[in-house]
Amino acid sequence: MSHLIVQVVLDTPLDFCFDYRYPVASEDTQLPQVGQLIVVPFGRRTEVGLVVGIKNHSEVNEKKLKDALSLVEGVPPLHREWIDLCRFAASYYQRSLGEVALPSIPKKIRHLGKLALKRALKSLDEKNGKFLSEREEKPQLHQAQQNAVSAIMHSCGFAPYVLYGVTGSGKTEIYLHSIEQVLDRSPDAQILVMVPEINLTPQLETSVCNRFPHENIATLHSRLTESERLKNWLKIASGKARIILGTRLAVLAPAPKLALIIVDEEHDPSYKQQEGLRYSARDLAVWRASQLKIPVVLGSATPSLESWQHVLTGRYIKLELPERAVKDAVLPAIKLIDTSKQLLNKGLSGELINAIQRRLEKGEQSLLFLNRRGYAPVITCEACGWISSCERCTAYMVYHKSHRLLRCHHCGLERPVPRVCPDCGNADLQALGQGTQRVEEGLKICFPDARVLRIDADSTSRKGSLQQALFSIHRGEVDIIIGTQMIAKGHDFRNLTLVGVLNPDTALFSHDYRSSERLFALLMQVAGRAGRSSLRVGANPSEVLVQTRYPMHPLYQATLSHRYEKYASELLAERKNAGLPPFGYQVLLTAESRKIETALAFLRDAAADIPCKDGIMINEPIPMAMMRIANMERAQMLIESNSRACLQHMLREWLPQLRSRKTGVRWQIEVDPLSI
Ligand SMILES: Nc1ncnc2c1ncn2[C@@H]1O[C@H](COP(=O)(O)OP(=O)(O)OP(=O)(O)O)[C@@H](O)[C@H]1O
Ligand SMILES: [Zn+2]
Repeated sequence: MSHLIVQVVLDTPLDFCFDYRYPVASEDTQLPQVGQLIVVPFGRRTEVGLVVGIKNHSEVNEKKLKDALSLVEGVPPLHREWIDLCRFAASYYQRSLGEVALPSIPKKIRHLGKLALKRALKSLDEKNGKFLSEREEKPQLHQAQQNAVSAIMHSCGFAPYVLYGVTGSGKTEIYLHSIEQVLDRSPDAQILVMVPEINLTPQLETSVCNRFPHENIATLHSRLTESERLKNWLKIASGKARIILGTRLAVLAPAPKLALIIVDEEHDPSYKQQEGLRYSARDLAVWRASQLKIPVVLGSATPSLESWQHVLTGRYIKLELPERAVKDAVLPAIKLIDTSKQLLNKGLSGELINAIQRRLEKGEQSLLFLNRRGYAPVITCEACGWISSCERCTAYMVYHKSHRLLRCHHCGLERPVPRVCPDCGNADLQALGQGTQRVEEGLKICFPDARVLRIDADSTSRKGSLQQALFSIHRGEVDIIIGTQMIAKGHDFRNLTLVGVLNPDTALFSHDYRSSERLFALLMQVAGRAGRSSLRVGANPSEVLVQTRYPMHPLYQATLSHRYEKYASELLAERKNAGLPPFGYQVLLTAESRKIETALAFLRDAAADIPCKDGIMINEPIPMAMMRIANMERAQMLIESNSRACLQHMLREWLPQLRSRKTGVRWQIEVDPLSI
């Protein structure tokens, strides 16, 4: 009996492939192929690995070589480009290939759920066939939309587009038309469409399913059940799914025939994975498009400064939609309400209350945006100054009135609300500030006849509940919506003419240099929920009221005129002066330990190890802004360079040393960190 050697990567941090013997018993033995999944013994377990190479001889001592057990049947070999994508992501984000490739494969396959696999394989041809809502007319594209679609369709090879369209300008329609044309043009082409948040997938799914009822469509996001994930992933890997919709993790979908990639709301921070492999799905999408020589469309009303800078230098092509798509729909007027000079009633200014009242009279909807869930951010004792801090984090515990609980939103710790002050026994504890639950309560008192709906992580924790809530808004069963950023982005509410923004000021004073870019984008997004249909006779003109204590702040002044471009150039000028991204490149090393001194000392030692310091700036290690979470104290060290290659080179030399350090400190490296 002869044998081959298969080179297999496994889900371990060890960055090499393992050689296994693959017995070839007879001529009929099925030979392994690169990209196939294979079952191998690893230590005392059996594991599923990915075959990345096949050869005749191994350098490993013959006696140490083990036999591979079997190929995973039914899963098509994953194609080389996909392996190269994983390889690139691994090398760029400093992980092993196995740590990138294997976790992206459904658990049911990796755990050898044979029955599940068999069942899933049977339904690969399943077409969408379901209509998720009333079918809508396909609108006639406006000139600007036509130009955009035509540019995308006429591109040749790799073509990165920034679809810069104000909110409500009909970007979705451009996606749908481009998808349609690509599908018509090539009988086996696949298209990947990504959205930043899971709660936006159903909306896009509805549009896509309605438009393409006879296509094979697969979604990929983290809330699928394992069986759904298995089925959808197989549909994608086998090339049967023509349209792939998903959140950031869909960028690693092993689609063999990708012909177009669309990244909606490309500026959104949710495209950055914040744990494990800390990748930017937007950046990987662009890399993938360039690898496959296909177009990629990055859509946004407020493109990220990274993408915008590429537009300015001509590396990316700008496709512009300057106006709203629906006839007579205009961007809402934005007004700043100075709350430093007035008393608020349940967190609401008189002007906002009047504006809501006018909406109620006309049967229109209002949306209030407050990015703090819970009842109140903190409770205090006015007698002695006690404050509800989390005992395990550098954070306050948030008051959740309905459960009579204090809850830490960082570590999850819960405590009953004390009846009296734990320090001085005073019985008069005060809830300070506003959370969504408290505003909801206030709204019900101010407008007893109105139908108020709160949407935040607490109100939508049950599967399907967010969907229900959104449907009831669309059906007009809600008058006033109060919600967190969950509700701020992407939704197309037709009867909404007022948006109120409550206390967005905290971001103005953040130590994170990206916070103004983020706040500006969020304000534009949430403002963009108002006035998306044509103005009806006698209806209120759409408006946005922002309650702030700092109305003169340049950021708010820029939002007044919806002037993204001007504000973007100001921010870019600042970034350039300071050598910050997109003009410089960064890597963040974070460390955590029971004691902050240990974490800081680890970072200092790590800094001393950095082998090649040319062109590299190493900042002093500092405690993180939120220093303690769940009793672990955290510190960070930022490393900068104006050359990406320089940083990458340094990391390759440095990380093996760092990994070999024996310390009790947990550490993480993050390339292109988004929040600092
Ligand atoms: N050519 C068109 N004619 C008429 N209506 C259109 C046209 N294109 C799009 N619309 C409608 O315009 C509305 C806004 O479109 P869409 O939701 O795609 O905007 P968007 O650019 O994605 O906005 P946002 O950035 O806020 O998500 C939708 O109700 C859509 O049906
Ligand atoms: Zn905590």
